[in-house]
Amino acid sequence: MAGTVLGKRTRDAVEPAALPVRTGSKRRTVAPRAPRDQKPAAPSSLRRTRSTVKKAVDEPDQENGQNKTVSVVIPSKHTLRDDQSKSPVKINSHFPVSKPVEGTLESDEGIALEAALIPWAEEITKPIEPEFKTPSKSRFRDDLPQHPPLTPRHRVQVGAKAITPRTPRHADLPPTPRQSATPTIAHSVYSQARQLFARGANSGRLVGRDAEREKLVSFITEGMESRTGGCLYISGPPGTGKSALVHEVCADLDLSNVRIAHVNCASMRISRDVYSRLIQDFCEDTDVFKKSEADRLKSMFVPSSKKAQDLFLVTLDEIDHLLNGDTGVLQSLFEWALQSESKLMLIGIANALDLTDRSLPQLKAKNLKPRLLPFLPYSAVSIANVVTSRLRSLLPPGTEADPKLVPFVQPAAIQLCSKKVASQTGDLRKAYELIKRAIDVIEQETFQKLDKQAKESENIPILGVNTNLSSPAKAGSAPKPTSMSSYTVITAPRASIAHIARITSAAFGQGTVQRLQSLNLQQKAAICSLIALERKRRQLEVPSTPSKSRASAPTIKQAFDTYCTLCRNDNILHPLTATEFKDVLSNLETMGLVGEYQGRGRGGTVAGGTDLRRTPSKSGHGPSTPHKALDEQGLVCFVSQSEIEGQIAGPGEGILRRLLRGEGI
Ligand SMILES: Nc1ncnc2c1ncn2[C@@H]1O[C@H](COP(=O)(O)OP(=O)(O)OP(=O)(O)O)[C@@H](O)[C@H]1O
Repeated sequence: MAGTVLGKRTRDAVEPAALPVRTGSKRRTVAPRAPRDQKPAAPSSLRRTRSTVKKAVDEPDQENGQNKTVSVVIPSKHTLRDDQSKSPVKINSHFPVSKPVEGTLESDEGIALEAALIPWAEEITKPIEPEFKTPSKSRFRDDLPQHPPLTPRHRVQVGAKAITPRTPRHADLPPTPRQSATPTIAHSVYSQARQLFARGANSGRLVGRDAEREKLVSFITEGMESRTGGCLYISGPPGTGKSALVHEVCADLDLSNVRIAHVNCASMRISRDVYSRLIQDFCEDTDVFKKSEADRLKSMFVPSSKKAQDLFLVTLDEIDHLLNGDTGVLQSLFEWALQSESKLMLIGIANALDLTDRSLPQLKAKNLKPRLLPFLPYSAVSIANVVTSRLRSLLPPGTEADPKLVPFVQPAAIQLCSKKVASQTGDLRKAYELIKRAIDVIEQETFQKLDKQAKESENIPILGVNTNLSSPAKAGSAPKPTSMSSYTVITAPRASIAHIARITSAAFGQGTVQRLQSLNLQQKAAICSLIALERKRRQLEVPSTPSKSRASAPTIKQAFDTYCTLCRNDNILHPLTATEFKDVLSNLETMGLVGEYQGRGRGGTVAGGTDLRRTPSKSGHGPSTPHKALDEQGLVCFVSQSEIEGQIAGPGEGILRRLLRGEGI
């Protein structure tokens, strides 16, 4: 070390020609500590670490361009303790010396001097015993028992390995065995269906919204034909397809002679960022600094010269975000678009129907009226159509002909999901989320079923196998799938209404108990009579044929008759008419408390989506007796007796308990 006095380095002593040499640290570059008159060979007592040796070998000769061995001792921050002993910096920092010491510590003598002053140093600088010449362990560890532990200033590197592993710790561990119940879920037949409903998934073509599409197309084409601007304000609740339709229409039309910018205002920090964004999209860089942003945009969108030919289409999504700050930006853009000589076709999108009236009153004052295009929330039927068409898009070619074929989710389950969503928000994203969850659940269940089957087949005793062999397998019966890969889009088990009922009740934060609490007396009465009827039917069943019980679920007519009989018993409750009763059932169905029973068949036994409100003409169950078809539909109650018993306290409790007892049916 050229100049180290009590731990302070005198930088002027460093060889001026010497270039800075990188130490082992990435963080700093230090000048080599080689003394001016350092001899080429390092004293034998100084032990080099791997890093110092490397420096000594690799250092190029700056003068003649040849490599030469430069004896520069550069203690790395990761060098071991005997190297540290050479530098009093470290020692002094740990063991302060009260007396100033003159002289340098650049030689062995210097070290000896310091060693005399600091007893620790002597020990540290002792030549290493021959048996320790090639220590198998790091010297730092060897020092520990002899000296009080010193808190290292830097991370101490043991051996050549970094303390913090650069690769993940588990990289070299054996792979964690997957739980047998959920093996390789990521690559099952359900993956593609799940992806269809994932957030941000490519939506494909929009289903429906024909009237809105027409209006949007005519707004744009009229503007293109007349080469004049205009303003269209699209409103509607979230997830009703506003943004998706605008993007789809813009992609469909030939807008090659229109300059387009799509701006999502939610991503703008302040309102004026919209100006910057439009300038960035429409202006040449050379125009910068000539005018204010607003002036530049105005001169483009409302040009004074009639020769200006450029036509602009700007879509501003989520414009309500611009109302938090400077509303002048939105006001100006709407005004520019509504000028008679405007070249700006502006499409604003937000949720509130009256945003322009409420938040931009100056427009009204100036008699400037944007065109309005409201998007109503999706009805249950529209939601079901979208979901069904998405699922059917997965059908293999040749199988689409059957309109009733819907993979992965039963049509009745789609109906229930759609009704739930339509009754809450009408947000299609919510419906997607629920369907995606249902697909997850049925996939999980299928895996578990396969797993159970596999375990059972492993445990079949040999005798049992022989017994089975004695009865030949039914001719034509398809072999049971033994793994997920044996399922196809067509054969994969589908989510049922029971799955959707469970998922929706969890998603909408209402369990059965909460939903029962919110029912009125007649709704509870309908449930009580239905439970009583089901109980009665079970009691009358022949125990040996349990499968028939499901096949013979009570019909809507039977449920109504029972309800009337029970209500008329001692006139405990005035019964509803048949139509009113069906309305009650329809509401209960929307809440997931009752559902349609569709008979035994593929994919499950309990279904839903009775469409009880359907008018006879729309029922589509045969032209002659539509009423009869509806009345004969099977009905299933998803509420257990104990659940309803817990929720019938309060007004009408006595009536409901008597209905539930089912006396006289
Ligand atoms: N008719 C439809 N057919 C198919 N997919 C649709 C339809 N309507 C909406 N979607 C899909 O629903 C999702 C939400 O649509 P979009 O973003 O357009 O809703 P939005 O009304 O703009 O909602 P927000 O007001 O929250 O922005 C998108 O994935 C979109 O593809």
